[in-house]
Amino acid sequence: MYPEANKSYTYEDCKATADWLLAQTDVRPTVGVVCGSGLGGLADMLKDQVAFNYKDIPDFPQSTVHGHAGRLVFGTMKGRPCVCMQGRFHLYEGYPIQKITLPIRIFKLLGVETVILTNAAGGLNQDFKVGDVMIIKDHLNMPGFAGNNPLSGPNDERFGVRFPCMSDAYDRELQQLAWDVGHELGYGEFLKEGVYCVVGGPSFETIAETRMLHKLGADAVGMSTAHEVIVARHCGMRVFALSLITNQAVMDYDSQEKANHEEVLETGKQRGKQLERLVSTMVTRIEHNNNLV
Ligand SMILES: O=P(O)(O)O[C@@H]1C[C@H](O)[C@@H](CO)O1
Ligand code: HPA
Repeated sequence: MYPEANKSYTYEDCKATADWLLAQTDVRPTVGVVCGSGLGGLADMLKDQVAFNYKDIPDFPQSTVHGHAGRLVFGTMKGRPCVCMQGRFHLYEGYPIQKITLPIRIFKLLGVETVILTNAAGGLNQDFKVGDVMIIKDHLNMPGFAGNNPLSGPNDERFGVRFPCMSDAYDRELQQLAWDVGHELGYGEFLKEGVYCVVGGPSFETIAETRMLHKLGADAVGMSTAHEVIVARHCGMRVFALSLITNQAVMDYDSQEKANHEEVLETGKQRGKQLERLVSTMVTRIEHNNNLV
């Protein structure tokens, strides 16, 4: 399908990259963050940064999308050691799904226990507004239904089991923590929860497609995150994920709205600071070994 589709990234390949990174920083991250489109400001919050451009990291893909800086940043967030992907990879960039999710396995081998993912998404739920932040409670994996799952291919038990459970993919305690922190920060009005649906992109959805996804039970649609979540859960990390509703997915033939990446980035700019505060406050309450304080 893609030029590198047959290349597998073995445990040893991932370990070599993780060891290469660990040799160059004293930070031993227990929390890993993946920043969505236009949401890379979270990485800038890290103190005592050690940053790597993706192009300098062995075996790492390159960011090709505007709004994804392409840096892996180590540092501390209010004292907690973290690693942050300032820019993620998407299927539509032409990478095989195993390469898109490679950094998640590297997180695991760096010592990460909890993964926090953010993304930009189109709102399908008619109660959602642009600028809402959706706590993801579950996902629909459209490429997965078509056989494009990041765990396809040989399974290495050192990462996880052949048939991992996904009914508990999104950690319920972390969802509750987000509600608690969100309310403390006064974000109750724009905090929502729902089901995220991943599609392949890069074309935005047709009206018939958005209607179908809505009927299937999706509250928001995007082009990432679910693949990373599957890989993180496979190797036993705890997962929390948020969608910023950057646009309303068009569901009406009379609508003049047209989805576009500029609007996605603009909404990220407007809500970015609050999203950063929400995530960074959550991070201060996640203790080593996955406990909450
Ligand atoms: O990386 P995320 O999922 O935040 O990026 C979304 C999906 C597309 O890459 C892009 C569309 O504007 O934003
Ligand atoms: O409307 C959308 N559809 C798919 N992906 C997206 N990412 C941001 N907005 C959207």
